[in-house]
Amino acid sequence: MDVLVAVASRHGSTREIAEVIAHALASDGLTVTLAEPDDVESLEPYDAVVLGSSVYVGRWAASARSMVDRLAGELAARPVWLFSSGPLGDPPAPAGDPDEVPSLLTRLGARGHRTFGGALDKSRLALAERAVVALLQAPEGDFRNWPEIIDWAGGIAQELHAEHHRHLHVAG
Ligand SMILES: Cc1cc2nc3c(=O)[nH]c(=O)nc-3n(C[C@H](O)[C@H](O)[C@H](O)COP(=O)(O)O)c2cc1C
Repeated sequence: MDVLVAVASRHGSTREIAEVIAHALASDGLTVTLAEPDDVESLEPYDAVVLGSSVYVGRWAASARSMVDRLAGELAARPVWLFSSGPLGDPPAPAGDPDEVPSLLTRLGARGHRTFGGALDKSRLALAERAVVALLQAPEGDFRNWPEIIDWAGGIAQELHAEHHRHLHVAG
């Protein structure tokens, strides 16, 4: 089964989450392609999609949102899982999912959505971003929980394999 993992990441930390998800899916026997949303023209080659974005000021990246707009029909016709990354600190803040998540879940009939902790390295930020971070008093550090991420990916692989076997059984 072919799975697309598409990820929008501004400073690379969400991209690393997608890489770990892709690696976990591949080690569970799935064929995985990792791509940026802007580079995805069609979902024709894929049986399932994992789409993720970092969250800035409460919103998903424009590239991830526009992939949803562009490919909504194709996404709705496949198993889709969504993830977001952003909350910083312990306990993670802000709490809760980005605003657009409920409507994305409904629109795409997505199987689920998970928000993972993010990472912040102030030295990599643009000036305007530093101002926002100072205003929000966002803590610096890496709050990504790798076991949680690998576990989530494992659940996706399990679900896809189970469905695949059911289909084979019905077809046979
Ligand atoms: C200017 C700025 C605004 C942010 N706003 C949010 C936010 O609204 N919600 C959130 O969960 N995280 C927010 N974050 C944290 C980022 O989402 C987090 O650092 C994430 O890991 C960045 O992912 P990336 O490296 O893939 O770009 C913000 C970070 C910056 C620098």
